[in-house]
Amino acid sequence: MKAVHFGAGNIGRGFIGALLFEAGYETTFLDVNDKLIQAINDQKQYHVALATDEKEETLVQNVSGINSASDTDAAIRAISEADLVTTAVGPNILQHIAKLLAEGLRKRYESNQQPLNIIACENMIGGSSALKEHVFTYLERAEQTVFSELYGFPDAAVDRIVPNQTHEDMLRVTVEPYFEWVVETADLKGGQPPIPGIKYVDELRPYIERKLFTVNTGHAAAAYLGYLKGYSTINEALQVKSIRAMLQGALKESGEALIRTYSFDRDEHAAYIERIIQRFENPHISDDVTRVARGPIRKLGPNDRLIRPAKLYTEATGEPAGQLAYIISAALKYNYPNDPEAMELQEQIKQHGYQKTLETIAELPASHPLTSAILNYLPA
Ligand SMILES: NC(=O)C1=CN([C@@H]2O[C@H](COP(=O)(O)OP(=O)(O)OC[C@H]3O[C@@H](n4cnc5c(N)ncnc54)[C@H](O)[C@@H]3O)[C@@H](O)[C@H]2O)C=CC1
Ligand SMILES: O=P(O)(O)OC[C@H]1O[C@](O)(CO)[C@@H](O)[C@@H]1O
Repeated sequence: MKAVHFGAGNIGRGFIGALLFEAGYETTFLDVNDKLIQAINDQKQYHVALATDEKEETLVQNVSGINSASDTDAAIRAISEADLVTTAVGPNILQHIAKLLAEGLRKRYESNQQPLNIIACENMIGGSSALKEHVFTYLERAEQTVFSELYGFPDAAVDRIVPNQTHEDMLRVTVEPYFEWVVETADLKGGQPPIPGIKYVDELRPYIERKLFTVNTGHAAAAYLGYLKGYSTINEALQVKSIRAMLQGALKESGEALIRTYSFDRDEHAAYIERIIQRFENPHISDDVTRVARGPIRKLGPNDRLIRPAKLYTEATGEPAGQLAYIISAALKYNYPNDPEAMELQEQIKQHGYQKTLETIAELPASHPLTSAILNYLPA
């Protein structure tokens, strides 16, 4: 079985690539980082180590790479011959891989009419659906009709903390032992890809929202609050009582929103939150606050980890989500100079002020009770 995976980064190698190998796939990584692709083709294997006392390792084999920026023909051929396509490139990059993917599907259709699934493994709601929309902008109407029948874009949720890697061997990845890869069955074509690590579900929404609004909300809270107080890593930030209390308060609010929306069991959800905070505290992982905080404009989007749970809470309880509002105000202050989105955010705030910026990037109108709760924590 052949898989093509876009994005040979932390999640690509450390999570999806490892699970594809264990399931028996031969994986071709497509990436625009030439050094990474060369290393994959030189070594033809890499190690994934678990962040545990025992540091258990898996040797991932049957891998190769293609520079999808410079060798588009080879990339298109690989897609045309694949049994599965996956991505872990970042939500904002999906639009940039769409043209190549469309050309790969077109070439594939010329030579065989076998079904194919394309699974976006990104931190976003509806990642594969969004990728499908981008891909379809490059197709003729008739192609869209046929490809809709043949090619599935099942949405997915992925959960595994993979921090920035600092090994001498650029392919080696250290990952937390926990992982969850959930795929919605509705848009699968030609049966379920035989990957033991995947959990197939009829309805993804509760899974992805529970994950995004607990793991990612909590992590973002530690990152933005930690950055504001001058800490470099998530572990350092979590040792500060006030940050920890704020994070727990934020997860209580997002938890309330989730429980009311999806009828989750209250005690089970409390235990889920505790397990996640323990994952953040893994002593074998050093995770930079700037990695977890990266892309603040995306993270302040209307459906992302801060604004959506805060809105859901406010609408469900009639009270503004005070803890989340404080974390949103910290995110609005995020000014890490090496993060282009942080710089763009600060520029928008400088030009238009906090309220207008919130209206633009978070789609929060001035009249929403959450808006005034956030603005209360910010300079006028
Ligand atoms: N690192 C983590 O713990 C987790 C990350 N995710 C999600 O996985 C996705 C990837 O994250 P990471 O692996 O951490 O990022 P990363 O930065 O380590 O990897 C992204 C890779 O995509 C490549 N890339 C960029 N543009 C490309 C293009 N046009 N074509 C092909 N490849 C391209 C980059 O060169 C890089 O190797 C993101 O959506 C993230 O939210 C989800 C769960 C956990
Ligand atoms: O990958 P993103 O969406 O930029 O956000 C970083 C977050 O994603 C993770 O990498 C994995 O869920 C978390 O460690 C962190 O909360």
